[in-house]
Amino acid sequence: MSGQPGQGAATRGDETFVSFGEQGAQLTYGSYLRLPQLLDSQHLESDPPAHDELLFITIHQVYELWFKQLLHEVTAARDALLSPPGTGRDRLWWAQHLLARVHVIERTLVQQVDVLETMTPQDFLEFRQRLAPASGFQSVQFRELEFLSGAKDPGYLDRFRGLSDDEQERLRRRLEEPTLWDAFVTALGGAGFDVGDDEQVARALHTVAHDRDSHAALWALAEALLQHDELAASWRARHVVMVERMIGAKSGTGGSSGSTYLRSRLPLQYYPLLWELRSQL
Ligand code: HEM
Ligand SMILES: N[C@@H](CC(=O)c1ccccc1NC=O)C(=O)O
Repeated sequence: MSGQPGQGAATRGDETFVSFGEQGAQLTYGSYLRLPQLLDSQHLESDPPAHDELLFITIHQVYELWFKQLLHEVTAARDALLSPPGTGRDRLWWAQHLLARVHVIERTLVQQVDVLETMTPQDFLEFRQRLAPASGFQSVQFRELEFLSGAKDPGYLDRFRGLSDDEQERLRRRLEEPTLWDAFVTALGGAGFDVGDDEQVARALHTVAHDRDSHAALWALAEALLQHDELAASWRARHVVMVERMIGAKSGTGGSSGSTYLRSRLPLQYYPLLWELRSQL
């Protein structure tokens, strides 16, 4: 019996290998995951190489991969909520299911800051000056996530410098398309509530909150949105404390005041009506 891929069971020593699929294409772990490209994408700016710059690049690349996944999930959750009642199966359940995944990823993003904090400020300063004018401020996917979640701010389009045409187009599209909040309000409307203005939406939320038996799926969704909002706030808070630990009150490589700018972003709420509801219960 041969141990070649695609040729059934083979025995080597004590172990049995069962091969399946991909007889001709010879898919491998590395080719499937595009590892040659992925693992050749860490290029240091420092010369001679600063030891911690690899960690710095790796962390950011991992963040961007998760941002991509989050955009995939939040977009799908929004689209499920936008589809008219009766068209898709379990629309509200599916949206809630995806948002539960979003929460787990977001917790991972907050916890990941711990890894970067194993870098000391002195070791960061070895390569920091090489990074300007680049900064996390230029993360297009981060801003797409904010816009898609509900916090649209066209001002960011002008404040970004050095965006490619493709990146500008992505942001502009996110400004035009419905947000996760718009989709949630549509779902409220689909359940028979008047949602013409914020006052009506607030009243609908109040009704849902006080009759959870009748509106279980909508209440669960409202809670999932609030959780998403809270986790985004946790990331901002965690990030700014890390920044103060690394660079104190220095201004940022992106040209902002640094931690003062970041602290000004802390009060941001995606879903103020869901927070105000708490005061009305
Ligand atoms: C040594 C670690 C870090 C430091 C010192 C730092 C510092 C800063 C500073 C000072 C800003 C304000 C913009 C500027 O003027 O530069 C900023 C913004 C930002 N950083 Fe970081 N950062 C660090 C790590 C990270 C990591 C790991 C991420 C993950 C992607 C990240 C994402 C962002 C984002 C998205 C913004 C824009 C925030 C907003 O506009 O609300 N940063 N960072
Ligand atoms: N803005 C940071 C530098 C920094 O952290 C950074 C630089 C380039 C690409 C991403 C970064 N991460 C977050 O801002 C600083 O001022 O030290």
